[in-house]
Formats: sequence, C-alpha cells, structure tokens
Amino acid sequence: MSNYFNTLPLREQLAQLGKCRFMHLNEFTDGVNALKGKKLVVIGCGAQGLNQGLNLRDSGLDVSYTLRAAAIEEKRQSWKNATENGFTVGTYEELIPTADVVLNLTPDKQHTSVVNAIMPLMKQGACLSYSHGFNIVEEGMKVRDDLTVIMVAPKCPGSEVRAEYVRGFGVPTLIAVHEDNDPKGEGLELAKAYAVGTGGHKAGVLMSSFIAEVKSDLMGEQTILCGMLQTGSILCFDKMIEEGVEAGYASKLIQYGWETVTEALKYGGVTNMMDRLSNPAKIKAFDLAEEMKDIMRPLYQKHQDDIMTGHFSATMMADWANDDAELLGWRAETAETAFEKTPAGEVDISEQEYFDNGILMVAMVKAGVELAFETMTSAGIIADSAYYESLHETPLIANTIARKKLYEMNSTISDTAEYGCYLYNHACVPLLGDFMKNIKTDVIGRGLNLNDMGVDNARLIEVNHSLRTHPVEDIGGELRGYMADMKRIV
Ligand SMILES: NC(=O)C1=CN([C@@H]2O[C@H](COP(=O)(O)OP(=O)(O)OC[C@H]3O[C@@H](n4cnc5c(N)ncnc54)[C@H](OP(=O)(O)O)[C@@H]3O)[C@@H](O)[C@H]2O)C=CC1
Ligand SMILES: CC[C@](O)(C(C)=O)C(=O)O
Ligand SMILES: [Mg+2]
Ligand SMILES: [Mg+2]
Repeated sequence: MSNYFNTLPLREQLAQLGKCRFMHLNEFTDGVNALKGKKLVVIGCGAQGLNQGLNLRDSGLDVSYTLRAAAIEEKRQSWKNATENGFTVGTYEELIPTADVVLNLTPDKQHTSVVNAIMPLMKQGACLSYSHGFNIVEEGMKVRDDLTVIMVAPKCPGSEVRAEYVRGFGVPTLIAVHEDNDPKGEGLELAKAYAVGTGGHKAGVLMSSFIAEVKSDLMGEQTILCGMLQTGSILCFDKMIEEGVEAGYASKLIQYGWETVTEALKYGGVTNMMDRLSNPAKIKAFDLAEEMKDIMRPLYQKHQDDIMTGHFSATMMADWANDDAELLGWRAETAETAFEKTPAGEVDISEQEYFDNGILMVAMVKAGVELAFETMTSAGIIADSAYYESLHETPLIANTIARKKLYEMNSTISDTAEYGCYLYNHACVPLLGDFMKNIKTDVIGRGLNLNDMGVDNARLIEVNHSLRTHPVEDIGGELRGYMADMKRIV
C-alpha cells in the first residue's frame, strides 16, 4: 500500500481537492429510504460509533455492533456502550456476513488491520463506510472491487452528533464516494440516506471527495480547532501566573473563556466576536491578531504542506509503528501542565468579563480561524469546507475544554487529531515565545482599565472594514444563513 493521493496525476489531485458542493435540503426528500430494510453493522462503539448508531436507529434503521473478540470477552467500555443501549453485539464472524453496510468507526490507526480482517467476511456487493478517509487517501487501502466505499464525516465531535440530533437538528456533514469503488453507482444514494439518518442534512451536507475531506480535516484539527486552543490555553495561563493573577481565576478564565468567546463566533463570525469588545479593546485584539498571523503563517503553511505531501501521515504512521511513543509522551506531558493541574476557582466571571479580560484569547481565535481558512483555501480547499474546518467547529471543540480542560478535548477527538494537536503545540509555543514576552495583564487577566474609551475614527473604520470583508465572513454569512433557515423548518 502507498499514499493514494501521491499516485494521482496533478490535474486529478486538483480536481479532487476542489470537489465540494453544498447540497440543498430538497436533495434529501428520499430520506433514509436507500437504507431502509438494510442491515447496518457498526465496527467499534466509541465517540463516533455510539453516537452515530443511536441517531441511525432513532431514524428507523437496523443497527447492530461488531467488536473485536477481546472487547466482548472482557466486557470493555465499547461493549458496555452498545449493550447498555440495547444494541445487538456480535463478533466479526457473526455479524459482518449479514451486513449490507459496514460502518468502520474504529480509530484510523486500526483501519488497515480491521478492513483486512472484515473484507473476506463481507457479502458480495455490500458497502463499506468511513467517517474519515485517512485509510483510503494516506495509506492507499485497496478495497474489493465488488464493494461500494463511501464516507459520511460529521464535522464535529461524536458527542455533538448525538446532542444536535436529540435537539431535532444535526451537524454539518461531508459525504463522498470513493471513485475506485462504486460498482453499482449507488454510493451517493447510500451516503445521502446515511447523512439523513444522523440528522446531518438539516445542518448542511457537502458533497465532496475522500481527498478533500482528509486534507481539510487534518489541517483544521491540527491548527485552529485543537492545536491553537491547546497552545493558547498553556501560554495564556502561564502568563497570568507570571504576572500575579490569582491561579483559580486564571484557570477559570481559560477553561470557560474559549467556550464563551467562540459562542459569539458561532452566532456571527469573527465580526460578532470582535464586536463584543469595547472599541479600544477591539483595536488592541486586531493588532495582536495581525502580529500573531505574521508569526504563525509559516507554521500553518508547513502543516498544510506536510499534509499535502504525505509527510504528516508518514510521521504519524511511524509513531503508530513505534507503539505511539510520541502520542503517549505528549499526552502525559499535557496532563502535567500548570493549566491542566490548576482547578478553576470558585469565582464569578460574567459573560462580558470573559471578553474584557480575555482580549488575547479573542485575538488568538481570530488569528487561528483566519489563518487556517486562508491556508486551506490557498491550497485548493473550497471555502465551504474550509469554513466548517476552521470557524464552524471551533466552538464545538471549545465546549469540550469547558467540560474537563485539555484532557476532555484530547480524549473526545480522534487519536489522529490528538497527535496533530500536540505536533502543532510543540512548534507553536516556542514560536510565540518573543511575542508573549511583551504581553501584560491588560490583554489577559485584568483588562484594559482605561479612563478614556476614545478611539480614532479612521482607525476604527479601517479595523471594522477589514473584519467584515475577510473571505471567511462571506462564506460564513451564507452557510449560517442556511442553518438558521433549517432551524425554523425543524
Ligand atoms: N472522535 C471524533 O469525534 C471524530 C472521529 N472521526 C473519525 O471516526 C473514526 C472513529 O474515531 P473515534 O470515534 O474517535 O474512535 P474511538 O477511539 O472513540 O473509538 C474506537 C472504537 O473502536 C474500537 N477499536 C479500537 N481498536 C480496535 C481494533 N483494533 N479492532 C476493532 N475495534 C477497535 C474501540 O473499542 P475496543 O478498544 O473496546 O475494542 C472503540 O469502540 C475515525 O476514523 C476518526 O477519524 C471523524 C469525525 C470526528
Ligand atoms: C476536530 C477533530 C476531528 O476532526 C473532529 C471532531 O472533527 C477529529 O478527528 O476528532
Ligand atoms: Mg473533523
Ligand atoms: Mg479528524
């Protein structure tokens, strides 16, 4: 097996990267019909497996779980997740031969061995589905010619896939059919029905390609979504402690601050998040973000370049072959950071105070979202997809930090995202070292404390214009518009 993307001619690589079309609700009038009466067998019952399975069953589909033998014998957490929710659980030999659709929801590292184990057991003409295309695109997995291969990738953590469905809505989802494996031409109909079953069609479905999904998903998770929030948490906390801010206050400001400031992002993009600041604070955050964008741009470009060339996947796979030594080392190191070990204090922080005393955090979110979006789109990722992988998903990841800090974020996301997050963090903390030397508590911890809130009109107009005309705001306004429309329909 070798990197599939790298085997394609350039024009085909570009065509696949640029494949992305927002699908309208009227393209889903057939609902889950293409999957009705079919047997869906999910492999793995973790973050995505459990939550997607619950939604698909509630949408009237026949869902059961197959787990590796040891998980069943030892009644592991995955076995408990499935059985306690009333699902049938069986071994590969018992369930895979009965499946019309096999949903591979095991960690990416396991895909080659899992797919090789189940392929000989799969029915002639059945369908194999993924929620992330790493195995196909980066490892070059070849799937039996008679099998249809699709992808249905929710653009959010598994917990939100379920929570949004229960609220009567869904999460934006990217679907794709592997062009080498669509023998009966039914891949798209199956993927659409699956997206309806998870509720994704209500929030927005992008019809894309395995390649575009992998190259954008990896980029988002490594940089703004997880890497930047981890780096920002560590740097902001350490700075506040160095400057004498009370530790419990500093811990709380960060743990809940990301969630609060990105809630504004969710409703009205970067513009609305920045509008929550006073005029002098907005100009300060804007300048800090511009400075950080200049410092971090080469790092964002390196991550995107390494993802495109396959350097990133080769590096991570080398770690897989080395018993995850780097991943486990970084995980242990994160658990020992001062931010992680300092509990949030019993102190009240109002919603507005998170903005006023977290100007640097707002600037970090702005810089990270814009850089990730700019870097992805300049590499050929379509704006809709880049928006979901930068701005849209940031609040969903911030929610996990509010629950249980970086531990919760890194255990909720996939192992692939966790590895990329640490990789980014290791490069970004030293990169921002000199910048952080000039940071004081006026922008993190205590606020500007100005007697005169006046600003120069011309400068404010310039800043507002720059915020409102950034391309992430254009596509964001359009896509959030679809989501608001659909919320009214539900
Ligand atoms: N985490 C997320 O929110 C997102 C994940 N994805 C993608 O979804 C897929 C699943 O990821 P995620 O939900 O994070 O995975 P998890 O780590 O949460 O769950 C993995 C499940 O697979 C089982 N498993 C692990 N190793 C094996 C193995 N060798 N053979 C069989 N089963 C195994 C585990 O059970 P046990 O160990 O008990 O056998 C567990 O039930 C990945 O492709 C990921 O990239 C996509 C979008 C978001
Ligand atoms: C952001 C990380 C993610 O891509 C996701 C939840 O979408 C993952 O792989 O977990
Ligand atoms: Mg993702
Ligand atoms: Mg991912």
